[in-house]
Amino acid sequence: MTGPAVILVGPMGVGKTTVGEVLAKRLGVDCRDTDQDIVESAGKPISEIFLDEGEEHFRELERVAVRKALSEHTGVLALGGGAVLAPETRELLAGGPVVFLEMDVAEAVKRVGLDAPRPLLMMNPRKQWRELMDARRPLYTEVARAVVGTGDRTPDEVADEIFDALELKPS
Ligand SMILES: Nc1ncnc2c1ncn2[C@@H]1O[C@H](COP(=O)(O)OP(=O)(O)O)[C@@H](O)[C@H]1O
Ligand SMILES: O=C(O)C1=C[C@@H](OP(=O)(O)O)[C@@H](O)[C@H](O)C1
Ligand SMILES: [Mg+2]
Repeated sequence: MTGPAVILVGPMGVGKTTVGEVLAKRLGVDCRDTDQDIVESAGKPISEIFLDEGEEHFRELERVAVRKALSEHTGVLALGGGAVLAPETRELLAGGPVVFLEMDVAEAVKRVGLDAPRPLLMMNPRKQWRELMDARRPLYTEVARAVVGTGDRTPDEVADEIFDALELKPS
């Protein structure tokens, strides 16, 4: 089993999905996103899964989707921001080519405000984002081989940093 070439973790809106696509194109591989896998198998958007079945149910779908993607995908893998909450996922990620993408709260609110709804940031996004980051930063750090800041970088520039940090070669 070879596993993914790059695995992206980090908070909502940091650019995992966007940068994942850029990296995959440069590496000549596919990009897979576990949120997308969950949406496809559940047949509805993540916001509806949260509303209809609750966060705990979503986390179980996510744990299974991440395990499956890690075992069968060899390209770039973007995880959802909360995937690292599962101890099993952190164990599977340990030692892998995992990059923690970082940014500050002002940038986060700007980015997710422009995008698909994130159910965890519906009310008071600044406060919720800070609380999530306080709880999750140690988990992202625990699994990461490299940490890359995204605040003042375009997705292409973030991809450049990841190439350097993991010593990747373009296809
Ligand atoms: N480096 C960047 N600079 C500015 N905007 C970005 C950057 N990376 C992503 N975005 C934008 O931020 C939003 C969230 O990006 P996304 O890739 O969905 O993040 P994630 O998958 O980490 O939640 C999108 O609107 C995307 O176009
Ligand atoms: O951080 C989280 O708990 C979540 C992040 C989202 O993915 P992105 O990080 O790709 O936005 C998505 O999985 C869901 O809304 C929950
Ligand atoms: Mg995403």
